Amino acid sequence: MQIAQMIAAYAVTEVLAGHNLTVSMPKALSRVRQATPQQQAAAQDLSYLTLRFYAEAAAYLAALTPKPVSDDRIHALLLVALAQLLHSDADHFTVVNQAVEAAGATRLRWAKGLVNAVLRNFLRQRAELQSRFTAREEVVFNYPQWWIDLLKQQYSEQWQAMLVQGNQHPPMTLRVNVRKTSVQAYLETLLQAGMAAQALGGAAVKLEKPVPVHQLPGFAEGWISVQDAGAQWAAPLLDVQTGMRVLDACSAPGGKTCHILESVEAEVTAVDLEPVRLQRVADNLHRLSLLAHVKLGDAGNADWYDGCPFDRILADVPCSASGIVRRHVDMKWLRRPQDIERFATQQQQILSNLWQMLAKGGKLLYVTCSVFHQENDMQIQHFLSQHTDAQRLPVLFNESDLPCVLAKGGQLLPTSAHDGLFYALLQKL
Ligand SMILES: C[S@@+](CC[C@H](N)C(=O)[O-])C[C@H]1O[C@@H](n2cnc3c(N)ncnc32)[C@H](O)[C@@H]1O
Repeated sequence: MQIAQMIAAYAVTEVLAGHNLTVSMPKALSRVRQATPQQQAAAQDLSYLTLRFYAEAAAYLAALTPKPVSDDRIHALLLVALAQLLHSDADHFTVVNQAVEAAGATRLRWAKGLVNAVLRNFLRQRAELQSRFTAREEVVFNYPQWWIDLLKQQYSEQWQAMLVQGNQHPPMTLRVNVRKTSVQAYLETLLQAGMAAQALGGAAVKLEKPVPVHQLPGFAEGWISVQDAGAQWAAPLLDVQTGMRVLDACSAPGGKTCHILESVEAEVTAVDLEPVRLQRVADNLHRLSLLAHVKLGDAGNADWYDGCPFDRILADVPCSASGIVRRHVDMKWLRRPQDIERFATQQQQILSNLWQMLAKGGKLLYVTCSVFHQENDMQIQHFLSQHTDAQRLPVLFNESDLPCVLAKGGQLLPTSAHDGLFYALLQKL
């Protein structure tokens, strides 16, 4: 565990310096080559734990140190150990001893003593310190204050539940490829493999415990894909009919492209701006034995477009990811309030550009994994005010088919069964 703490401290240091965890985690893992797969997995868990409860760990650390810890790695190591002491069931003295050993490995002579003193003081003073933080929402909820304030303003009834949900472990949900097997048959396969799971409706199956994908029976053969149940609404809402020309404009890694093609025979073009991510679309299509045109392109301009209108367009636009923060715990600390406006501007450009490519009578489904109104309902209201040839159709979630928790106007709230997503369906008049 000492090795896991060290790796997690590297990753947390990188995130606190402004880098994504998706980039920082592999970098941190590569720095400690002797780590076993178990230690690597533990390091990943510790990094998530620390970033999930960062504000709380940071508040205790500030209270326990008269001046900021000068070395970034020791600072991060203390955050990791405090997060463990606060939110894991690991033995307290083992956590402290391992953190002291990890500090020793840095060869900073003062570090072992400091780590030992801070963590032992925490164990002694925890209750007294905790009473100082009860009025600090940032510490209680573990989000930046601007994020809490925005949710309070936009969801006066649900904001607390949404914040709490964002600090839970995300569910691992599969989409059964109904071209290759059925939900019932796959549930039986899982049962035989000793993996408890539950059908959520539609093609969605939620695992009781997450597992690495390569352990899932039939993954390589394309029987299933990993996809949140909320995201599995996109394909049915888009209402693709046999033979239609469909554009998935922000498609990588291809979850929704593949779901559409598993459901209906259609001519799908999958576009994305990122070459490396686009390769994942091609890989997923191959694994699932599906065919689509895969194109590198910017959904915000038309230089890749052949001029032939699409019957259906899926615009799963880049966004703040505020609805999936439990999967991307670093986002809480990396995002800034001004990012929301920046995303809204980018989304507006993508939406207006794609609208030119939609056939008359065609439908465009706008999707985000955000819960902030600026990227969602306000975005669509603005679009409708600028485009008189657009009408908004109701998004009909048939909850007896695939259950979901809805706020008004196409907003799915994050729950234990699905992520927070927004859907708006537009038709061209
Ligand atoms: C929310 S993800 C899409 C997820 C995907 N639809 C799925 O279900 O697997 C957003 C994607 O938009 C891509 N993207 C960002 N800006 C873009 C742009 N201007 N044009 C096209 N793709 C873009 C990103 O690379 C990213 O892959």
